[in-house]
Amino acid sequence: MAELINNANEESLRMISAESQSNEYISDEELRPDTLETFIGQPQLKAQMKLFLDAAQLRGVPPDHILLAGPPGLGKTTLSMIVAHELGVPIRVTSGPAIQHAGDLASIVSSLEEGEVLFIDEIHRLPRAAEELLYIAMEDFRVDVMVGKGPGASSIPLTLPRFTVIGATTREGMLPSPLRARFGFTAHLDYYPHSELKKLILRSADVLGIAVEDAAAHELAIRSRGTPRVANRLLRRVRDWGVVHSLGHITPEAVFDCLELYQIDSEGLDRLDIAVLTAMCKQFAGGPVGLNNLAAMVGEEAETVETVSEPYLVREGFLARTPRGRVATSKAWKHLGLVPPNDVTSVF
Ligand SMILES: Nc1ncnc2c1ncn2[C@@H]1O[C@H](COP(=O)(O)OP(=O)(O)OP(=O)(O)O)[C@@H](O)[C@H]1O
Repeated sequence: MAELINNANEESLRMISAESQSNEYISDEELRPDTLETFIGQPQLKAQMKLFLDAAQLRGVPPDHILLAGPPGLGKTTLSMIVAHELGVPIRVTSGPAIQHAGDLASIVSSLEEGEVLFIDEIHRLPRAAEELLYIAMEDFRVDVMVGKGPGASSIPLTLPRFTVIGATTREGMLPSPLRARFGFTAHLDYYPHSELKKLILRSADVLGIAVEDAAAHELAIRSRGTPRVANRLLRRVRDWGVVHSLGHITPEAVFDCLELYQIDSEGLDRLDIAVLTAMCKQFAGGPVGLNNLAAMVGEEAETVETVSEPYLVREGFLARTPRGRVATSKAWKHLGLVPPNDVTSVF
């Protein structure tokens, strides 16, 4: 019997160490699902997207432009790749910050093929002149190419093939309304429930060749901040833990120990979240406090606090946004092991 168990242990040990070594170079790209069917969660959005793509295919035309809005890491890039894959067309990828001049965008759109998907990540960060060029390109499938310089310069209209822009943004409110109006379909990605993150973790574990206990996948899911990218990152870290500790498979205990080392707590809050809550409660007596003051206190960019930390803290009820600024809730005080002032308990 003992021999049998030993053999079984050796077998599973080989499975995690050898397979994880052979799969060492599986990148995040390879973890992306490439069809709507294998894209986990977001059922409403998937149903809308399916209808939208099926209709375009039945009509035999490229679909309208698509805007994907939502916090980082929820699958906007993945979805845009899926759209191109489902349509069987190539995809060109760029981003708002990568385009410095309108000319950069002009040369991209003028080299697109009929039906091609142009994915523009962080579209809210396009320079103004590029935005204006994009309105025309999206609506009239035309760019005006400037020839010559100074008073003798003239513009020659260049007709473009029909293509589909997919814009992704974490800050939909920053998009000028004329640009927003050019998108025929806007999809909002939501944080994922634990049950879906668990499925995602088990799927990624399969691709990476890691044996993960069901209960361990659940523990990882509840610490993943509702975000697939975080779930995949935590999975890779517990894989390291498994390899270093020669584990045959990932157990809940391995998840607890590994994530404690990485300072990720039982609610999935990381170092930055805890720094934000601590600053709010200790330095600002619970608030209200403005974003810039808060960011300066934790030594981060205001945008990072606003787009990475804050949405999750608000959603989980640790922080509230009021017209006077951010306020720590009684849940935040309790989570830090502090006693909330009376007025916080009564309001939140
Ligand atoms: N619904 C999903 N099912 C399975 N895997 C997913 C899903 N959504 C995202 N992922 C995985 O999570 C990772 C992050 O997703 P992605 O890069 O698409 O996010 P994003 O919203 O574009 O983020 P950002 O705004 O930061 O660019 C990807 O590696 C992908 O494998």
